[in-house]
Amino acid sequence: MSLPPSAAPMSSSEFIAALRGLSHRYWGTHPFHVRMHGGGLSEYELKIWAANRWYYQCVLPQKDAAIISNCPVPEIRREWLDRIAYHDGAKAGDGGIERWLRLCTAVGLGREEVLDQRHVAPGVRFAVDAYVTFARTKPWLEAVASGLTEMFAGHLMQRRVADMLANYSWIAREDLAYFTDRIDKVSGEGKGTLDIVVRHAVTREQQEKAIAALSFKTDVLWSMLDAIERAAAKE
Ligand SMILES: O=C(O)c1cc(C(=O)O)c2c(n1)C(=O)C(=O)c1cc(C(=O)O)[nH]c1-2
Repeated sequence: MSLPPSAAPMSSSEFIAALRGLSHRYWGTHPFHVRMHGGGLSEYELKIWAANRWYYQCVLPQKDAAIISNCPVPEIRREWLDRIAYHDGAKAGDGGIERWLRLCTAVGLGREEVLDQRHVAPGVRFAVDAYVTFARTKPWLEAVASGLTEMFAGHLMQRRVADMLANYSWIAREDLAYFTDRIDKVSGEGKGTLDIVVRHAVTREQQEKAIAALSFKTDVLWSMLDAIERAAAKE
């Protein structure tokens, strides 16, 4: 949408409502997630899901490092660093990435077949790489805004833990440590990101670009699940 340069900015509450209004595009309502939460996935489908999401988990620190490298504002860089440390951990064998591997093992994958990415579907690679390229090439504020899907993630993760425990007998609570550890963190990050975006997107054009960035990210996540669903249907 192209706006006249003089278009008035939205009020903060209008802007936030426009961002939150994209929740219907979020992957919580994707048929694959609906089936996962309802207990309808086979063991094989769960494996393919976990092995493919591994690729997303792996690149998140690179995406966040790209945001930092493009951002001239010290307090944003300082705040953002924590995300990289969270996923990578303070030392090897620590961190979010390791907790994701634990979930992979619980669904029956060997470490090796996750690490060598043999199950990663082309469409997942394409979508996830597009997210990293977005962060590398767009202004930092748009890249930050694209992470606002985290606003929607806390509730979904909370439901996921309950639904997976109820529906997949071979998965124990400890196996879901990635999610149980992440629920509060992701909700906090979502609030922090929204605060940054509202403070820094002050013109109408910046606001529209932030909305478009979040919309792009919902497409990334949706496309990932489309590709996972197709890859998992092959067996
Ligand atoms: O399990 C989920 O449904 C889910 C969704 C999202 C998201 O909405 O992007 C993230 C995460 N998990 C997550 O664990 C995570 O660390 C994360 C980082 C980001 C991001 O864009 O920087 N999204 C998400």
